[in-house]
Order: sequence, then C-alpha cells, then structure tokens
Amino acid sequence: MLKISNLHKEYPGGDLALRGVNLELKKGEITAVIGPSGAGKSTLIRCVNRLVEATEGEIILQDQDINKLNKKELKNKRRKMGMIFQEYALVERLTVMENVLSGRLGYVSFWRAWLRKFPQKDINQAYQLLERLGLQEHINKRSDHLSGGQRQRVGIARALIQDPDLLLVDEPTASLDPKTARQIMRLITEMAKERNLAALINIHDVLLAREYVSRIIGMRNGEIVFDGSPLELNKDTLTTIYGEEDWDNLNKENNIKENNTSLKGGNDFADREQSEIQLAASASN
Ligand SMILES: Nc1ncnc2c1ncn2[C@@H]1O[C@H](COP(=O)(O)OP(=O)(O)OP(=O)(O)O)[C@@H](O)[C@H]1O
Repeated sequence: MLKISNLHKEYPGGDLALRGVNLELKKGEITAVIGPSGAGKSTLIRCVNRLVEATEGEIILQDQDINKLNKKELKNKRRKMGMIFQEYALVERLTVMENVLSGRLGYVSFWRAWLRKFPQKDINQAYQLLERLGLQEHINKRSDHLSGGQRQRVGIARALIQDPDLLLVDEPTASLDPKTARQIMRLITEMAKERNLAALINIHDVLLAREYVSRIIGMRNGEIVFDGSPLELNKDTLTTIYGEEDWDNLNKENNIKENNTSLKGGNDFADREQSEIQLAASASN
C-alpha cells in the first residue's frame, strides 16, 4: 500500500537527511523505525505526508505518487494518513472532544467545519474512541489541562477518527514516563491491528519497538541499514544501526525478562515493568 523508492532529502543548509531510501509497507503492516539521532527517521516520516518535501524519489501511496499531488489532491490524500506526533499538536484552548473531532475537518463542508457542527455519527464515533482510550471523564476538559499521556491519547483518537489507511507516528513516547510510554505504544499498535492499518512508527526505545511490532527498520546516516524482525536485533545488527556499544547488557536483560515471562506464564507485570523501566533508561537514545 506504500512504496518508497530512491528517496533523497537534502535540507537547504546542505544536510543530506535521506540518501536513497527504499521501503515497502503492506496493508496492516506495523513497522518501527529506529536509529541514532540524526539518522533521518523523522525526515522519512515527514516526507510521506509532505510536511517535508523530498528532493528526489517516489512515494506511492495506494497508486498515487504523493510528490506529484497538487495542493487539493494532497489535502484529500492526507485524510488517509493519520499522524501522531511527540509534541501532540493539539489545539490547547479546545476541549478534548473538539480536538478529536478536528480529525474529521477534511471530511465536512467548509461551513460545517467553520461552525464546528459535525455530523452525529462523527460525534458518536468520537465518544466511542475516547471511551476506548480511557478518556471518558475528560471529554469536556481543555487540552492544556491534560497530562502528557492523556494528550497523546487524544492525538491517537484524532488520528483514528480520520479513518486512515496509514498511521505516521513520530516519537510518540519520547516525553512520557516508561509505564505511560508502554501503554501508549500498546494502544497504538493494538488499535492499528484492529483496523488493519499500516503504521510507520519512529521510536527511540528499542525495547518497546521489539516488544510491540513485528518489523523493524534500522536507519543510519540517511539509509536503511537493517530491515527485519525483532528477533534479528542482536549485538551485530544493533552495532550496524547504532555503532559500537556494549550491547550484551541489553540482550542479557532481555533474555532474563523473556525467561521470567515464560516461567511465570507471562503475567507478572510488576517484574516486567520493573525490568523494562531499567532497560528503557539504558536503551533510549
Ligand atoms: N529543518 C531542517 N533543516 C536543516 N536540517 C535538518 C532539518 N531537519 C533535520 N535536519 C537534519 O537532517 C538530518 C536528519 O534529521 P532527522 O530529524 O530526520 O533525524 P532523526 O533520526 O529523526 O533524529 P532524532 O532521532 O534526533 O529526532 C540531521 O542531520 C538533521 O540535522
């Protein structure tokens, strides 16, 4: 459903952020993008929705080349791309419900949008999503009165109410505590699976990526240097992506976690959470 070919991005200052990226995503495929700072992860994600204009290359989303769309065509295409960003991008003074419904702005007429009069079915869907995301008690709260985790849930609801085919997720957990980060990652991946959405998730936390997605792309210096399953992330592949480091600890800790999980039937959340908190602290960045 998404095919990226030979994608290059050179920023005005001369930074080569992408150097010939090729990537294909099938319907329903949830993929994490990992890699060191400056590897080009955000640029890749932002080129797909043209928040950043690529210098060269093709991005075919459901048979249309994104880079060749005019303004109106791009607006229509963006309806099918749900975006979830680290900085939430909510309208602070609007309520949770209003922020979620803004995900439908691309579907309603100018006057309905201007008057913020949304069809009842959109309102019903917003209620359902907010309940599913555990925000039912905050529906009428202003967005700037929410915690980071709650804001990110609003962002997820707003992206999903668009009825997208593809989710573009840029560092969704970067400013959250480890427990909330896990919850957010779980919600994003669960809800994408339920709706059979493809997703591209830029995430620094290797362990979260490894736990929640089935495919991982590793980027370094604007290129894809790894494309495989979480099981293939080992000392060698991590070195290819990030460079030399004592990766043994990461793998050792993860093995301990896996052994604990299998011995205890995978239900001892207290232990798992504790182990992950330590690991997240050592692995992120
Ligand atoms: N607006 C910009 N103008 C100029 N150069 C930029 C711009 N945005 C990013 N870059 C450069 O492009 C390269 C890739 O940046 P990008 O933000 O895509 O990397 P990243 O892998 O997402 O990094 P991080 O994980 O730190 O967010 C870096 O060298 C960065 O300095």
